[in-house]
Amino acid sequence: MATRTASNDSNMTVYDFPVGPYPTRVRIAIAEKNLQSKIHYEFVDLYKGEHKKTEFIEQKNFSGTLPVLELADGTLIAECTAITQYLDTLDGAPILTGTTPLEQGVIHMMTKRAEIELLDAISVYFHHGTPGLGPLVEVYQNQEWGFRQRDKAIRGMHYFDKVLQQQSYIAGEKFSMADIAVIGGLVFAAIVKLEVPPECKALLSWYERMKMRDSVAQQPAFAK
Ligand SMILES: N[C@@H](CCC(=O)N[C@@H](CS(=O)(=O)O)C(=O)NCC(=O)O)C(=O)O
Repeated sequence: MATRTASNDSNMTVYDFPVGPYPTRVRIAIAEKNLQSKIHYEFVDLYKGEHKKTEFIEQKNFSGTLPVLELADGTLIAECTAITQYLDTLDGAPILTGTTPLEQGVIHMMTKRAEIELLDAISVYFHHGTPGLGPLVEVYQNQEWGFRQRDKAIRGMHYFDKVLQQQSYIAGEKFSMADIAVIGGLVFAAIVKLEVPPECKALLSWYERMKMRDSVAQQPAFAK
């Protein structure tokens, strides 16, 4: 298979919901890699359930979630971590996913931990412990499960606060895909009005620093 170069992918499409926490992760990665000019964003209306329609499931993403990256040759890549990994290595100069095996392993672990302990937990709370995307989309809800995941996410916030008491970024001393995943988690926390505990001073300070990055500040989720 021909190796892909950035020029081969001049017209990539991202199926997107601009203010969504997960789409914001990929939007930040695109901005960090200066790929905005190569990306067309295609809006998919989550509140109308467009991502759950048979056509989207069959033709774009079996999981029925956003974002999805579509390459010029029609290849579809879903899952924020996978999309970020692809985009990061596109120009042969990864800055988000690690440049050594050690960095790659630690960044992958901390990104997955950000999903398990924070972002995905808040997502479950949103869909099960709140009205979520509305009755058209939320065809099954389990409030108890939602509340348990909310409590798990708060424990996750304390965990990442402890991590950031010892280091400047989520996976060490460099900004990475793991930071972007925790940013996604705190974007979702704001949506569901889940306050970061005030005693999580290191996490709150880190978040203020992250929101000052151009790649973050320019995102619709952070529009004033
Ligand atoms: N594991 C997936 C999760 C993606 C996901 O849940 N995306 C949200 C988009 S947003 O809520 O962040 O805007 C979604 O499609 N939710 C719709 C649904 O779950 O019905 C990933 O990492 O991409």
